[in-house]
Amino acid sequence: MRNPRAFLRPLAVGAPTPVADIPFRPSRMIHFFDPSNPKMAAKVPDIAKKVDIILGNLEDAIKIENKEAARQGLVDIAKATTFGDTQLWTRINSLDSPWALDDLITLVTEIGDKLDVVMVPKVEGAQDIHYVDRLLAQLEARAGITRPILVHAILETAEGMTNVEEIAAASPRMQGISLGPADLAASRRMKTTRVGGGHPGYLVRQDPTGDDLTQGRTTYQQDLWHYTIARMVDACAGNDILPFYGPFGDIKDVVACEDQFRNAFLLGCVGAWSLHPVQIDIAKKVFSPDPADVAHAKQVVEAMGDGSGAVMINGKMEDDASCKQCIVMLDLAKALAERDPELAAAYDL
Ligand SMILES: CC(C)(COP(=O)(O)OP(=O)(O)OC[C@H]1O[C@@H](n2cnc3c(N)ncnc32)[C@H](O)[C@@H]1OP(=O)(O)O)[C@@H](O)C(=O)NCCC(=O)NCCSC(=O)C[C@](C)(O)C(=O)O
Ligand SMILES: [Mg+2]
Repeated sequence: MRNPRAFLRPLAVGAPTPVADIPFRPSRMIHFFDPSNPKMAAKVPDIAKKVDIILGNLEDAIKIENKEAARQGLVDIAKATTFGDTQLWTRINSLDSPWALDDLITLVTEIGDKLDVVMVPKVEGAQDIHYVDRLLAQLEARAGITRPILVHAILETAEGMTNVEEIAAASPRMQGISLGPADLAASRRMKTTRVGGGHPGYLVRQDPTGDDLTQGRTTYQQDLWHYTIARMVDACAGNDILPFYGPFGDIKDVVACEDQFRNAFLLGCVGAWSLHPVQIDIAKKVFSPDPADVAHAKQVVEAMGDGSGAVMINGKMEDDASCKQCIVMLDLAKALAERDPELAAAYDL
Protein backbone atom coordinates (compact mmCIF):
# COMPACT_ATOMS: atom_id res chain seq x y z
CA MET A 1 0.00 0.00 0.00
CA ARG A 2 1.20 3.51 -0.75
CA ASN A 3 1.55 5.81 2.23
CA PRO A 4 -1.51 8.03 2.79
CA ARG A 5 0.31 11.19 1.60
CA ALA A 6 1.36 9.54 -1.66
CA PHE A 7 -2.03 8.07 -2.43
CA LEU A 8 -3.22 11.08 -4.43
CA ARG A 9 0.04 11.66 -6.29
CA PRO A 10 0.34 10.68 -9.97
CA LEU A 11 2.12 7.37 -10.59
CA ALA A 12 4.08 8.70 -13.56
CA VAL A 13 5.75 12.04 -14.24
CA GLY A 14 3.36 14.09 -16.36
CA ALA A 15 0.25 11.99 -15.60
CA PRO A 16 -2.84 13.86 -14.38
CA THR A 17 -3.39 14.13 -10.62
CA PRO A 18 -5.82 11.44 -9.39
CA VAL A 19 -9.28 12.60 -8.34
CA ALA A 20 -9.94 12.80 -4.61
CA ASP A 21 -13.64 12.00 -5.00
CA ILE A 22 -15.39 9.79 -7.52
CA PRO A 23 -17.95 11.98 -9.26
CA PHE A 24 -21.47 10.60 -9.13
CA ARG A 25 -22.74 10.81 -12.68
CA PRO A 26 -26.04 9.13 -13.60
CA SER A 27 -25.06 5.48 -14.12
CA ARG A 28 -28.31 3.52 -14.36
CA MET A 29 -27.16 1.27 -17.17
CA ILE A 30 -23.83 0.27 -18.67
CA HIS A 31 -24.82 -0.66 -22.21
CA PHE A 32 -22.55 -3.32 -23.74
CA PHE A 33 -21.85 -3.53 -27.44
CA ASP A 34 -19.42 -5.49 -29.60
CA PRO A 35 -17.37 -2.96 -31.58
CA SER A 36 -16.47 -5.67 -34.14
CA ASN A 37 -20.14 -6.25 -34.99
CA PRO A 38 -21.09 -3.76 -37.73
CA LYS A 39 -24.83 -3.95 -36.93
CA MET A 40 -24.27 -3.10 -33.27
CA ALA A 41 -21.62 -0.50 -34.04
CA ALA A 42 -24.01 1.29 -36.40
CA LYS A 43 -26.49 1.69 -33.56
CA VAL A 44 -24.00 3.27 -31.14
CA PRO A 45 -24.60 6.98 -31.98
CA ASP A 46 -28.36 6.55 -31.37
CA ILE A 47 -28.04 4.29 -28.34
CA ALA A 48 -25.48 6.65 -26.78
CA LYS A 49 -28.21 9.30 -26.58
CA LYS A 50 -30.46 6.99 -24.56
CA VAL A 51 -28.06 5.45 -22.05
CA ASP A 52 -26.00 6.80 -19.17
CA ILE A 53 -22.92 4.70 -20.04
CA ILE A 54 -21.97 3.03 -23.30
CA LEU A 55 -19.28 0.36 -23.15
CA GLY A 56 -17.23 -1.12 -25.98
CA ASN A 57 -16.65 -4.71 -24.92
CA LEU A 58 -13.34 -6.33 -25.87
CA GLU A 59 -13.40 -9.35 -23.52
CA ASP A 60 -15.73 -12.36 -23.26
CA ALA A 61 -18.53 -12.46 -25.86
CA ILE A 62 -16.03 -11.26 -28.51
CA LYS A 63 -14.72 -14.09 -30.66
CA ILE A 64 -10.95 -14.57 -30.58
CA GLU A 65 -10.64 -13.86 -34.30
CA ASN A 66 -12.45 -10.54 -33.74
CA LYS A 67 -10.38 -9.28 -30.79
CA GLU A 68 -8.28 -6.88 -32.84
CA ALA A 69 -11.21 -5.75 -34.97
CA ALA A 70 -13.15 -4.97 -31.76
CA ARG A 71 -10.26 -2.88 -30.39
CA GLN A 72 -9.89 -0.95 -33.64
CA GLY A 73 -13.67 -0.68 -34.02
CA LEU A 74 -13.90 1.00 -30.62
CA VAL A 75 -11.16 3.47 -31.56
CA ASP A 76 -12.99 4.35 -34.80
CA ILE A 77 -16.39 4.69 -33.13
CA ALA A 78 -15.01 6.81 -30.29
CA LYS A 79 -13.27 9.16 -32.71
CA ALA A 80 -16.37 9.52 -34.90
CA THR A 81 -18.98 9.97 -32.16
CA THR A 82 -19.85 12.87 -29.89
CA PHE A 83 -20.98 11.34 -26.61
CA GLY A 84 -22.20 14.48 -24.81
CA ASP A 85 -23.07 13.65 -21.19
CA THR A 86 -22.97 9.92 -21.85
CA GLN A 87 -19.92 8.19 -20.42
CA LEU A 88 -17.72 6.07 -22.69
CA TRP A 89 -16.27 2.96 -21.06
CA THR A 90 -14.47 -0.12 -22.28
CA ARG A 91 -14.05 -3.61 -20.87
CA ILE A 92 -10.51 -4.72 -21.65
CA ASN A 93 -9.44 -8.33 -21.89
CA SER A 94 -8.36 -10.02 -18.68
CA LEU A 95 -4.87 -9.30 -17.43
CA ASP A 96 -3.71 -12.89 -18.02
CA SER A 97 -4.72 -12.78 -21.71
CA PRO A 98 -2.50 -11.91 -24.67
CA TRP A 99 -4.64 -8.86 -25.51
CA ALA A 100 -4.88 -6.78 -22.32
CA LEU A 101 -1.61 -4.89 -22.75
CA ASP A 102 -2.36 -3.88 -26.34
CA ASP A 103 -5.92 -2.97 -25.34
CA LEU A 104 -4.62 -0.44 -22.82
CA ILE A 105 -1.80 0.90 -25.00
CA THR A 106 -4.03 1.40 -28.04
CA LEU A 107 -7.07 2.79 -26.27
CA VAL A 108 -5.27 5.27 -24.02
CA THR A 109 -3.03 6.44 -26.85
CA GLU A 110 -5.81 6.78 -29.42
CA ILE A 111 -8.92 7.74 -27.44
CA GLY A 112 -7.69 8.33 -23.88
CA ASP A 113 -9.20 11.81 -23.88
CA LYS A 114 -12.67 10.35 -24.54
CA LEU A 115 -12.53 7.31 -22.29
CA ASP A 116 -14.06 7.78 -18.86
CA VAL A 117 -13.58 4.35 -17.32
CA VAL A 118 -11.67 1.14 -18.03
CA MET A 119 -13.47 -1.94 -16.74
CA VAL A 120 -11.06 -4.69 -15.70
CA PRO A 121 -12.45 -8.25 -15.62
CA LYS A 122 -11.58 -11.08 -13.23
CA VAL A 123 -9.82 -8.86 -10.69
CA GLU A 124 -8.34 -11.09 -7.99
CA GLY A 125 -6.83 -8.56 -5.60
CA ALA A 126 -5.28 -5.12 -5.17
CA GLN A 127 -2.22 -6.21 -7.18
CA ASP A 128 -4.29 -6.29 -10.39
CA ILE A 129 -5.52 -2.74 -9.81
CA HIS A 130 -1.97 -1.55 -8.98
CA TYR A 131 -0.71 -2.98 -12.29
CA VAL A 132 -3.40 -1.19 -14.31
CA ASP A 133 -3.02 1.98 -12.23
CA ARG A 134 0.69 2.41 -13.00
CA LEU A 135 0.31 1.46 -16.64
CA LEU A 136 -2.53 3.94 -17.12
CA ALA A 137 -0.43 6.69 -15.54
CA GLN A 138 2.49 5.97 -17.89
CA LEU A 139 0.23 5.92 -20.93
CA GLU A 140 -1.69 9.04 -19.88
CA ALA A 141 1.60 10.91 -19.42
CA ARG A 142 2.84 9.81 -22.83
CA ALA A 143 -0.44 10.73 -24.55
CA GLY A 144 -0.77 14.07 -22.73
CA ILE A 145 -4.11 13.13 -21.17
CA THR A 146 -5.21 15.76 -18.67
CA ARG A 147 -8.13 13.97 -16.95
CA PRO A 148 -7.39 10.68 -15.18
CA ILE A 149 -9.10 7.60 -16.59
CA LEU A 150 -10.97 5.74 -13.85
CA VAL A 151 -10.99 1.99 -13.20
CA HIS A 152 -13.93 -0.34 -12.59
CA ALA A 153 -13.39 -3.92 -11.37
CA ILE A 154 -15.57 -6.93 -12.08
CA LEU A 155 -16.06 -9.24 -9.14
CA GLU A 156 -16.08 -12.63 -10.77
CA THR A 157 -13.76 -15.00 -8.94
CA ALA A 158 -13.91 -16.42 -5.44
CA GLU A 159 -10.48 -14.90 -4.77
CA GLY A 160 -11.66 -11.47 -5.94
CA MET A 161 -14.68 -11.81 -3.68
CA THR A 162 -12.44 -12.64 -0.72
CA ASN A 163 -10.38 -9.51 -1.46
CA VAL A 164 -13.23 -7.19 -2.41
CA GLU A 165 -12.51 -4.63 0.31
CA GLU A 166 -8.84 -4.25 -0.67
CA ILE A 167 -9.81 -4.05 -4.36
CA ALA A 168 -12.23 -1.20 -3.61
CA ALA A 169 -9.50 0.69 -1.73
CA ALA A 170 -6.60 -0.11 -4.08
CA SER A 171 -6.38 3.18 -6.00
CA PRO A 172 -7.93 6.63 -6.20
CA ARG A 173 -8.89 5.59 -9.75
CA MET A 174 -11.32 2.98 -8.41
CA GLN A 175 -14.71 4.17 -9.66
CA GLY A 176 -16.78 1.12 -8.79
CA ILE A 177 -17.33 -2.62 -8.92
CA SER A 178 -19.79 -4.81 -10.86
CA LEU A 179 -20.90 -8.31 -10.08
CA GLY A 180 -19.90 -10.88 -12.71
CA PRO A 181 -22.30 -13.66 -11.79
CA ALA A 182 -21.42 -16.13 -14.56
CA ASP A 183 -17.67 -16.33 -14.00
CA LEU A 184 -18.16 -16.06 -10.25
CA ALA A 185 -20.57 -19.02 -10.28
CA ALA A 186 -18.01 -21.08 -12.22
CA SER A 187 -15.18 -20.03 -9.93
CA ARG A 188 -17.18 -20.97 -6.85
CA ARG A 189 -18.34 -24.25 -8.43
CA MET A 190 -21.95 -23.21 -7.99
CA LYS A 191 -24.22 -25.70 -9.79
CA THR A 192 -25.93 -23.17 -12.03
CA THR A 193 -25.67 -22.65 -15.79
CA ARG A 194 -27.08 -19.11 -16.09
CA VAL A 195 -25.79 -15.55 -16.44
CA GLY A 196 -27.22 -13.99 -13.27
CA GLY A 197 -30.73 -14.34 -11.88
CA GLY A 198 -32.20 -16.90 -9.51
CA HIS A 199 -32.62 -20.65 -9.59
CA PRO A 200 -35.83 -22.57 -8.78
CA GLY A 201 -33.86 -25.14 -6.78
CA TYR A 202 -32.55 -22.55 -4.31
CA LEU A 203 -35.49 -22.32 -1.93
CA VAL A 204 -36.84 -22.64 1.57
CA ARG A 205 -39.89 -24.78 2.36
CA GLN A 206 -42.61 -24.26 4.92
CA ASP A 207 -42.53 -26.71 7.87
CA PRO A 208 -44.83 -29.76 7.58
CA THR A 209 -48.28 -29.33 9.11
CA GLY A 210 -49.02 -33.05 9.46
CA ASP A 211 -47.57 -36.47 8.76
CA ASP A 212 -47.64 -36.04 4.98
CA LEU A 213 -44.34 -34.29 4.19
CA THR A 214 -45.39 -33.67 0.58
CA GLN A 215 -48.60 -31.66 1.19
CA GLY A 216 -49.35 -28.05 2.12
CA ARG A 217 -45.79 -26.84 2.20
CA THR A 218 -45.30 -23.62 0.29
CA THR A 219 -41.81 -23.05 -1.09
CA TYR A 220 -40.17 -19.68 -1.59
CA GLN A 221 -37.37 -19.17 -4.10
CA GLN A 222 -34.41 -17.39 -2.52
CA ASP A 223 -31.93 -14.92 -3.99
CA LEU A 224 -28.65 -16.66 -4.84
CA TRP A 225 -26.86 -13.32 -5.05
CA HIS A 226 -27.92 -11.61 -1.85
CA TYR A 227 -24.73 -12.18 0.13
CA THR A 228 -22.50 -11.30 -2.79
CA ILE A 229 -24.26 -8.09 -3.73
CA ALA A 230 -24.58 -6.96 -0.12
CA ARG A 231 -20.87 -7.53 0.52
CA MET A 232 -19.93 -5.73 -2.71
CA VAL A 233 -22.18 -2.79 -1.77
CA ASP A 234 -20.51 -2.50 1.64
CA ALA A 235 -17.01 -2.65 0.12
CA CYS A 236 -17.97 0.10 -2.35
CA ALA A 237 -19.91 2.33 0.03
CA GLY A 238 -17.16 1.96 2.63
CA ASN A 239 -14.67 3.33 0.08
CA ASP A 240 -16.92 5.98 -1.52
CA ILE A 241 -17.09 4.19 -4.88
CA LEU A 242 -20.10 2.88 -6.80
CA PRO A 243 -21.55 -0.67 -6.85
CA PHE A 244 -23.34 -2.08 -9.91
CA TYR A 245 -25.29 -5.25 -10.52
CA GLY A 246 -23.86 -6.93 -13.64
CA PRO A 247 -25.57 -8.75 -16.52
CA PHE A 248 -28.89 -10.60 -16.69
CA GLY A 249 -28.50 -13.14 -19.47
CA ASP A 250 -32.13 -14.21 -19.98
CA ILE A 251 -32.88 -11.41 -22.42
CA LYS A 252 -36.45 -12.62 -23.10
CA ASP A 253 -37.41 -12.73 -19.40
CA VAL A 254 -37.89 -9.01 -18.96
CA VAL A 255 -39.93 -9.58 -15.80
CA ALA A 256 -37.22 -11.46 -13.87
CA CYS A 257 -34.62 -9.01 -15.18
CA GLU A 258 -36.59 -6.15 -13.66
CA ASP A 259 -36.84 -8.03 -10.35
CA GLN A 260 -33.10 -8.75 -10.25
CA PHE A 261 -32.26 -5.13 -11.08
CA ARG A 262 -34.70 -3.87 -8.43
CA ASN A 263 -33.22 -6.09 -5.72
CA ALA A 264 -29.82 -4.61 -6.55
CA PHE A 265 -31.23 -1.05 -6.56
CA LEU A 266 -32.84 -1.55 -3.15
CA LEU A 267 -29.61 -2.98 -1.73
CA GLY A 268 -27.62 0.08 -2.87
CA CYS A 269 -26.43 -0.51 -6.45
CA VAL A 270 -26.52 2.52 -8.75
CA GLY A 271 -27.04 0.62 -12.00
CA ALA A 272 -26.80 -2.62 -13.97
CA TRP A 273 -25.58 -3.78 -17.36
CA SER A 274 -27.79 -3.83 -20.44
CA LEU A 275 -26.74 -6.51 -22.90
CA HIS A 276 -29.56 -5.96 -25.37
CA PRO A 277 -31.52 -2.81 -26.27
CA VAL A 278 -34.60 -4.23 -24.50
CA GLN A 279 -32.81 -4.04 -21.14
CA ILE A 280 -32.07 -0.31 -21.40
CA ASP A 281 -35.58 0.79 -20.47
CA ILE A 282 -35.76 -1.78 -17.67
CA ALA A 283 -32.63 -0.32 -16.06
CA LYS A 284 -33.87 3.22 -16.60
CA LYS A 285 -37.16 2.40 -14.89
CA VAL A 286 -35.66 0.50 -11.97
CA PHE A 287 -32.67 2.72 -11.16
CA SER A 288 -34.65 5.98 -11.33
CA PRO A 289 -36.47 6.42 -8.00
CA ASP A 290 -40.25 6.17 -8.08
CA PRO A 291 -41.81 9.69 -8.15
CA ALA A 292 -43.95 8.72 -5.11
CA ASP A 293 -40.79 7.89 -3.12
CA VAL A 294 -39.23 11.19 -4.18
CA ALA A 295 -42.35 13.11 -3.11
CA HIS A 296 -42.28 11.33 0.26
CA ALA A 297 -38.57 12.04 0.66
CA LYS A 298 -39.17 15.73 -0.06
CA GLN A 299 -41.96 15.84 2.52
CA VAL A 300 -39.77 14.23 5.19
CA VAL A 301 -36.76 16.47 4.52
CA GLU A 302 -38.94 19.60 4.64
CA ALA A 303 -40.67 18.47 7.86
CA MET A 304 -37.37 17.58 9.55
CA GLY A 305 -35.84 21.05 9.14
CA ASP A 306 -32.29 20.78 10.51
CA GLY A 307 -32.63 16.98 10.64
CA SER A 308 -32.78 16.67 14.42
CA GLY A 309 -35.68 15.46 16.56
CA ALA A 310 -38.56 13.27 15.46
CA VAL A 311 -41.85 13.95 13.64
CA MET A 312 -44.91 11.88 12.72
CA ILE A 313 -45.86 11.80 9.03
CA ASN A 314 -48.81 9.65 7.87
CA GLY A 315 -48.61 7.57 11.04
CA LYS A 316 -44.88 6.89 10.73
CA MET A 317 -42.04 8.14 12.91
CA GLU A 318 -39.38 10.02 10.98
CA ASP A 319 -36.06 11.02 12.50
CA ASP A 320 -32.45 11.78 11.64
CA ALA A 321 -31.83 8.32 10.12
CA SER A 322 -34.93 8.17 7.93
CA CYS A 323 -34.22 11.76 6.89
CA LYS A 324 -30.74 10.70 5.76
CA GLN A 325 -32.27 7.94 3.61
CA CYS A 326 -34.62 10.52 2.12
CA ILE A 327 -31.64 12.77 1.32
CA VAL A 328 -29.98 9.85 -0.53
CA MET A 329 -33.19 9.45 -2.56
CA LEU A 330 -33.49 13.20 -3.26
CA ASP A 331 -29.83 13.58 -4.25
CA LEU A 332 -30.21 10.75 -6.77
CA ALA A 333 -33.46 12.21 -8.10
CA LYS A 334 -31.82 15.63 -8.55
CA ALA A 335 -28.83 14.16 -10.39
CA LEU A 336 -31.10 12.20 -12.73
CA ALA A 337 -33.45 15.13 -13.25
CA GLU A 338 -30.56 17.22 -14.53
CA ARG A 339 -29.98 14.65 -17.26
CA ASP A 340 -33.57 13.65 -18.00
CA PRO A 341 -36.29 16.32 -18.54
CA GLU A 342 -39.08 13.71 -18.20
CA LEU A 343 -37.84 12.77 -14.74
CA ALA A 344 -37.39 16.42 -13.80
CA ALA A 345 -41.11 16.93 -14.53
CA ALA A 346 -42.13 13.71 -12.73
CA TYR A 347 -40.11 14.63 -9.63
CA ASP A 348 -41.21 18.29 -9.59
CA LEU A 349 -37.81 19.32 -8.21
C1 LIG B 1 -27.35 -11.50 -26.73
C2 LIG B 1 -27.11 -11.10 -28.17
C3 LIG B 1 -26.12 -12.07 -28.81
C4 LIG B 1 -28.43 -11.15 -28.91
O1 LIG B 1 -28.23 -10.60 -30.21
P1 LIG B 1 -29.24 -10.93 -31.39
O2 LIG B 1 -28.77 -10.22 -32.61
O3 LIG B 1 -29.43 -12.41 -31.49
O4 LIG B 1 -30.58 -10.30 -30.81
P2 LIG B 1 -31.79 -9.61 -31.57
O5 LIG B 1 -32.92 -9.51 -30.61
O6 LIG B 1 -32.08 -10.33 -32.87
O7 LIG B 1 -31.25 -8.15 -31.90
C5 LIG B 1 -32.09 -7.16 -32.40
C6 LIG B 1 -31.24 -6.04 -32.95
O8 LIG B 1 -30.58 -5.38 -31.88
C7 LIG B 1 -29.17 -5.41 -32.13
N1 LIG B 1 -28.50 -5.58 -30.84
C8 LIG B 1 -28.52 -6.70 -30.06
N2 LIG B 1 -27.80 -6.48 -28.96
C9 LIG B 1 -27.32 -5.21 -29.05
C10 LIG B 1 -26.50 -4.42 -28.21
N3 LIG B 1 -26.01 -4.90 -27.05
N4 LIG B 1 -26.23 -3.15 -28.59
C11 LIG B 1 -26.67 -2.67 -29.73
N5 LIG B 1 -27.46 -3.37 -30.61
C12 LIG B 1 -27.77 -4.64 -30.25
C13 LIG B 1 -28.93 -6.57 -33.07
O9 LIG B 1 -27.74 -6.39 -33.79
C14 LIG B 1 -30.16 -6.51 -33.92
O10 LIG B 1 -29.97 -5.51 -34.90
P3 LIG B 1 -30.82 -5.49 -36.28
O11 LIG B 1 -32.23 -5.18 -35.90
O12 LIG B 1 -30.17 -4.38 -37.07
O13 LIG B 1 -30.64 -6.85 -36.90
C15 LIG B 1 -26.59 -9.64 -28.25
O14 LIG B 1 -27.57 -8.83 -27.68
C16 LIG B 1 -25.25 -9.40 -27.60
O15 LIG B 1 -24.23 -9.85 -28.08
N6 LIG B 1 -25.24 -8.63 -26.48
C17 LIG B 1 -24.04 -8.31 -25.77
C18 LIG B 1 -23.49 -9.55 -25.09
C19 LIG B 1 -22.34 -9.19 -24.18
O16 LIG B 1 -21.76 -8.13 -24.25
N7 LIG B 1 -21.99 -10.12 -23.31
C20 LIG B 1 -20.90 -9.89 -22.37
C21 LIG B 1 -21.37 -9.26 -21.11
S1 LIG B 1 -22.00 -10.43 -19.92
C22 LIG B 1 -20.59 -11.17 -19.33
O17 LIG B 1 -19.52 -10.98 -19.85
C23 LIG B 1 -20.70 -12.02 -18.12
C24 LIG B 1 -19.72 -11.62 -17.02
C25 LIG B 1 -20.05 -10.34 -16.34
O18 LIG B 1 -18.41 -11.52 -17.49
C26 LIG B 1 -19.79 -12.72 -15.96
O19 LIG B 1 -20.85 -12.81 -15.30
O20 LIG B 1 -18.81 -13.44 -15.82
MG1 LIG C 1 -17.07 -12.81 -16.95
